Amino acid sequence: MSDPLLSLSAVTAGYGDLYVLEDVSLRVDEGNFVAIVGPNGAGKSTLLRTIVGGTTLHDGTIRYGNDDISRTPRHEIVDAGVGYVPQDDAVFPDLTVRENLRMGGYTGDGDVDARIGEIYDLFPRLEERPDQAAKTLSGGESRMLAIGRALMPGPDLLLIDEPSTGLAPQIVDRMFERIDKIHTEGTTVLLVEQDVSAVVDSSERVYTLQNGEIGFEGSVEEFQASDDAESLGW
Ligand SMILES: Nc1ncnc2c1ncn2[C@@H]1O[C@H](COP(=O)(O)OP(=O)(O)OP(=O)(O)O)[C@@H](O)[C@H]1O
Repeated sequence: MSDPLLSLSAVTAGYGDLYVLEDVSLRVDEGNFVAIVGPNGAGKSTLLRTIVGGTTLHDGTIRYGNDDISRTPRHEIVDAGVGYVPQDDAVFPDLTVRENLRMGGYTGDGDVDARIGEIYDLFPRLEERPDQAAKTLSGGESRMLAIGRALMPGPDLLLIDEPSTGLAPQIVDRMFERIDKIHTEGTTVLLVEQDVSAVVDSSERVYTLQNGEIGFEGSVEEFQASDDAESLGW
């Protein structure tokens, strides 16, 4: 088996003295679409935050490509090609759509305007409102902008925290169509989701996380046939 693009080995992490993740190991191969599913409070957001250096890492190793990034500051992880879309979107509320995208492009190579054009192709709703302040966008538009911002530097790996949060079912479907497109065009995707039904069409590999520990690990087909799928309401 070739080396994974991202791997976590026996990671135990949390917030100060609070332990949330226990002995978590997983791998994401280049070009894969991997979903981590689990109920509220399972530690899904903590897992993505841990990858980008936003928690207390008590034990274990995180590798990206050939590098150990366990103690690497977030901006260096982003520069190395990891895009991160947090659950609360983290857009600049007083900046416009276009300004937010520009800010996201500061680390990227190449023509920022051309890159913004590519984001607009992906999310035409953003193209219709380039001068609108981010704080006035709908929940779905704000989510599109957050994903667009993370895509601006042209990441190799995109981490997305619960794309379905706060969105109506139809919008969730469209959001996943877009994420599928991002994946098909060459970006490796790792996302965490509570809504199991949202991820099964898109993902190639599934992990379940419960109480901070990995339960199931396997292909989507294996997941659908498993008891874990049933317990998560699939
Ligand atoms: N900044 C923080 N400081 C202390 N504890 C935190 C912090 N963020 C999360 N936690 C705790 O860590 C645990 C896991 O939370 P996390 O947000 O990672 O779960 P989740 O699976 O993403 O849940 P949800 O689906 O509700 O977003 C919870 O008990 C939560 O209260």
